Amino acid sequence: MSTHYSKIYLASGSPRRKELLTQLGVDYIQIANDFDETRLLDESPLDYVERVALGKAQSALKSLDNPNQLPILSADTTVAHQGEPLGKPNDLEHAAELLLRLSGDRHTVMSSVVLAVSGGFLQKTVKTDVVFAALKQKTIEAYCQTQEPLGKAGGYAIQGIGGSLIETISGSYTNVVGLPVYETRQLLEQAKVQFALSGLG
Ligand SMILES: Cc1cn([C@H]2C[C@H](O)[C@@H](COP(=O)(O)OP(=O)(O)OP(=O)(O)O)O2)c(=O)[nH]c1=O
Repeated sequence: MSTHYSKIYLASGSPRRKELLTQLGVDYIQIANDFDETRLLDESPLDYVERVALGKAQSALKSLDNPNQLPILSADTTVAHQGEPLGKPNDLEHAAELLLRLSGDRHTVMSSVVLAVSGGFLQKTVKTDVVFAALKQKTIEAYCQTQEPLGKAGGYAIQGIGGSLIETISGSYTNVVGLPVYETRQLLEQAKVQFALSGLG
């Protein structure tokens, strides 16, 4: 399969997404997206994560002078607990509330990835089940003191010290970190974007 695009626009400020894309061998130009993800509608976590991921791509598209030059990749990650989407904590107090809620229970991490290409949108959404250990209040406080919960959906980072709070996961690990690399690879192939393993089927 011939590749049409040697690079993409990445409409994300997430350091994890940048790292994972670099690991895939994708050449990208980072651009801003100013989509307001704090606005909640009456919707399921799945509808939320898909709407926000698409909104980020649309907002990035609008900001470009020559929008269809390169594909645009955007993503959103949310934690779904008892049918409710939990986003990033506003502060450490909020993070402690989220962690107390997740403690000793199962939740689902959903990441939705969008690739805007030649006037259309390709989208894939992935779910990973995560079981949290029962956490003592002291552990939650000490974890919050590390500042790691800030900027992370659900208030934890599986790739950091937060990984030690997790008993099991079922599904994609990179999906929890913010970019499911298997499904992202499929989208890149579909959009004919060049990366380390592109064109090999
Ligand atoms: C659950 C979990 C989330 N996260 C992160 C991934 C995402 O960056 C973040 C969820 O916020 P997002 O709104 O998905 O992304 P973002 O605001 O960081 O970046 P952008 O919108 O510019 O793309 O939580 C981890 O790093 N580790 C984890 O274990």
